[in-house]
Amino acid sequence: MPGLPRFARNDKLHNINYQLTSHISNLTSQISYYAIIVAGGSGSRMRSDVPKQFLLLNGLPVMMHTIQAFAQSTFRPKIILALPRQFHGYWKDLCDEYNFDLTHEIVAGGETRFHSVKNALQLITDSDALVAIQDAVRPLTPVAVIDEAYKVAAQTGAAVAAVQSRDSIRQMHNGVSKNLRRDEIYLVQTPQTFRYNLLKAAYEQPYHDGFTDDASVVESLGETITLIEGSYTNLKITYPEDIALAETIQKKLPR
Ligand SMILES: Nc1ccn([C@@H]2O[C@H](COP(=O)(O)OP(=O)(O)OP(=O)(O)O)[C@@H](O)[C@H]2O)c(=O)n1
Ligand SMILES: C[C@](O)(CO)[C@H](O)COP(=O)(O)O
Repeated sequence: MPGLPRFARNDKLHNINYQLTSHISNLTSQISYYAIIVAGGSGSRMRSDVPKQFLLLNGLPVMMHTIQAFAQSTFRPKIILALPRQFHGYWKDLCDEYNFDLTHEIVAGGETRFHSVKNALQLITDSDALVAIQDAVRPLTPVAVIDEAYKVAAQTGAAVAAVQSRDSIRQMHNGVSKNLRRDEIYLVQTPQTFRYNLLKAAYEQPYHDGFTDDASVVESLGETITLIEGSYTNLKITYPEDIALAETIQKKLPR
């Protein structure tokens, strides 16, 4: 901008910058952000006295870590917890015991993970929402992955955290094993984040046992899933040894 005095140039730039910032914030303020934390499972593989989402991880119940991660997201999502009805009182007592006061709503868990998600979706009525679905038993999800999933889902409709296999992969068929290209194999994690309308339509489908996660439900509508980079430390607590592993990782790697 030759000819303009220095301050005028800066004022003009400042003005453009201000207009852009308010435009972006108007756009983002129309979107509401949700996180559905699924905690409806019984943890049969863990074989613990209470479901694994309540076990202590470095002194705090597993799913409190999970909720804390979402509370730290830039997008400040509203949190909905799907929890078996018989554990609602137990959870409330834990919240009192650990002074856990992060705001969240609770719905009943369902017979399968699919049904737990479906119950939680009933609390969302805002068609412009972006909804992340998270296993309660992934307490180490980095906040950066949560944020990236919301950003990519806003652009593509469906963003799912995954990591490439670090091991060689073989597929067994009729007793014969065959090498697969590991650079084409991804291990899927949560968060799995979607535009609400897409997710809602997907969860209207009748359940079948091929629905192992939210991506498989949405994909069966014919939608494309965008993978985002997850984290090798984003463990799912499934077997007894996973608690010790997660405790060690958490001590070594701050979020
Ligand atoms: N009816 C169910 C079953 C599972 N989940 C949740 O889905 C996540 C991933 O499931 P998984 O690790 O399989 O948990 P469980 O079903 O509890 O474990 P298991 O399969 O060993 O019984 C967990 O946070 C779990 O609580 C859920 O919300 N509702
Ligand atoms: C959703 C999930 O965590 C993605 O890896 C996984 O599919 C849950 O599977 P599970 O058999 O219920 O543990």
